[in-house]
Amino acid sequence: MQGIWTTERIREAEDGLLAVTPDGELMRRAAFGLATQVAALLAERTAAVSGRRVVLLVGSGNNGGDALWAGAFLRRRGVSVTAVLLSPDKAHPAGLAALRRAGGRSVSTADGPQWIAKADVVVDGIVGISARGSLRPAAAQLVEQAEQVEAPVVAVDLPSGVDPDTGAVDGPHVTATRTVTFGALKPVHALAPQECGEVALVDIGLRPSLGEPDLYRLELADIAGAWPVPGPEDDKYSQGVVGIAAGSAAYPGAAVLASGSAVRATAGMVRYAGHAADVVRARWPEIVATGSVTDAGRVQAWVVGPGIGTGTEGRDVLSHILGQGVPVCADADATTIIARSSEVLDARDPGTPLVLTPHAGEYERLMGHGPGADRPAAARAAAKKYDAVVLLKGHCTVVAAPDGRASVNTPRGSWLATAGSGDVLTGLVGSLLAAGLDPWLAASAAAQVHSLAGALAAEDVPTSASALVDAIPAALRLIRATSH
Ligand SMILES: NC(=O)C1=CN([C@@H]2O[C@H](COP(=O)(O)OP(=O)(O)OC[C@H]3O[C@@H](n4cnc5c(N)ncnc54)[C@H](OP(=O)(O)O)[C@@H]3O)[C@@H](O)[C@H]2O)[C@@H](O)CC1
Ligand SMILES: Nc1ncnc2c1ncn2[C@@H]1O[C@H](COP(=O)(O)OP(=O)(O)O)[C@@H](O)[C@H]1O
Ligand SMILES: [K+]
Repeated sequence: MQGIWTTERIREAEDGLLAVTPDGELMRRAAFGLATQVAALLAERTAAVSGRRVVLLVGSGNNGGDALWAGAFLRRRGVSVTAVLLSPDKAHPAGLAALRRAGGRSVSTADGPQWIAKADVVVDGIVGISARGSLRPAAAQLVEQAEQVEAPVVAVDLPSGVDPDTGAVDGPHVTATRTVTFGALKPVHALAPQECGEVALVDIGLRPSLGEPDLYRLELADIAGAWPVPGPEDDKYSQGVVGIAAGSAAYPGAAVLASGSAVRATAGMVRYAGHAADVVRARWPEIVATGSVTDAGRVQAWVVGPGIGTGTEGRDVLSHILGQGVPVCADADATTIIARSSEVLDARDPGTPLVLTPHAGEYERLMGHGPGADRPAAARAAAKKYDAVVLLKGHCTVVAAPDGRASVNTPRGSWLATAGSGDVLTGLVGSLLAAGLDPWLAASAAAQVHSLAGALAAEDVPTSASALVDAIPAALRLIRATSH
């Protein structure tokens, strides 16, 4: 798993390391890594490094210092380097001196545009982990110009104007081609993928000082390691039987999608209970389908909610399922039922895992307010309140456990924004719960496979929930192949 640390934790670790490292050493390590990445981008985009033109946008702090030192390193490789100083009096003195010694020039913001117009790469050293709010006007104008001339932008540590701890954007900001960060990933890198572009991590020796991460991102190897596949001793029951209570006679689609997703996810058995039994059976002959949850047979986990309605019948189905003493993934209408009358959770056996999968609207129903800008904090608060794993849907899906663990799923595009895609996700979560995975890991892995299936189904054009179901095996195949 990749670890992600908040800026407060990064700062603490940096302070400890700075105290035992020669003056300026950490910044030079960071800047050398940055210069290497800028040179690589120049080579990729222009087929050369020497003779190319780089413009540094330099703010008042150490982020600007990184840019200036990197400029000095790039000069040694024959790059023409111009630093636009946003606060000339506060520009990092040692960095500025190093750049000048190496033959780089510094100019005022008024002269910035003429250099940006000819830049092969622009380096955003405006602000780093001490950033608050969006870009101030002088910086915003220069960034806008860089966008207009379509110069690739390399962000130093993080794209300026984007909140380092939440990835939130509420005004002018940098959209980078590549972000070069130092020491460790920060929340912005997982939560604002569009603004960060490709993220490169430069090791500056910080990791041993960091301790446990604040957030995690699953790597493909984690998913491959956790995903159940049949072994020599397995049979259809041993891999976990998942029950699906979804859909209705009028709206069988949710039932077909959630059940199909569970069929594709693992080799375990799938039972269906509800008014769409005939349609489900016709589409998925391997499913044992029945009309009611009361005669569904034994399962190791339940999925309940998509399309069951929010009336008395839906509520009865949910109560019955919560009383079965097996893990439950409560989705869609089940979330709304819980939000309206949380007493329904009294039927839940204490200690039985529950996964809730709200989108922003359902979250608001559950919590009385929307998720806000800090999505990991929002998911953690709901996880605590409901003593459940909460998978907060959105462009970046966040999964939080009641014990505080949280993972972020960085999306592969926005292809999942299509009707019924949530039903597919819930089927994936359910089959992993039935296989006995830790519920936080189950939800985190399901979110990643879901978005990978989305990207494979889409192949760069809009896709559908049915195509997502069909792409699950390809997603799993890719994950297993990549991890061998
Ligand atoms: N410490 C280390 O060991 C290492 C640190 N490293 C590097 O240092 C970076 C952190 O540097 P830092 O703490 O000096 O602050 P930084 O982010 O440059 O901000 C400076 C000032 O900008 C201003 N400002 C704030 N918001 C703004 C906005 N929206 N728009 C415009 N300006 C804004 C505000 O000052 P103000 O103008 O308000 O006086 C703020 O104080 C880190 O990200 C990494 O790159 C690496 O070298 C590795 C080793
Ligand atoms: N813009 C987006 N980018 C990435 N993923 C998205 C986006 N919009 C929605 N999703 C994902 O698509 C799924 C939609 O689920 P949901 O809102 O329950 O829809 P439905 O009820 O139609 O199935 C969630 O997994 C969500 O995270
Ligand atoms: K920056």
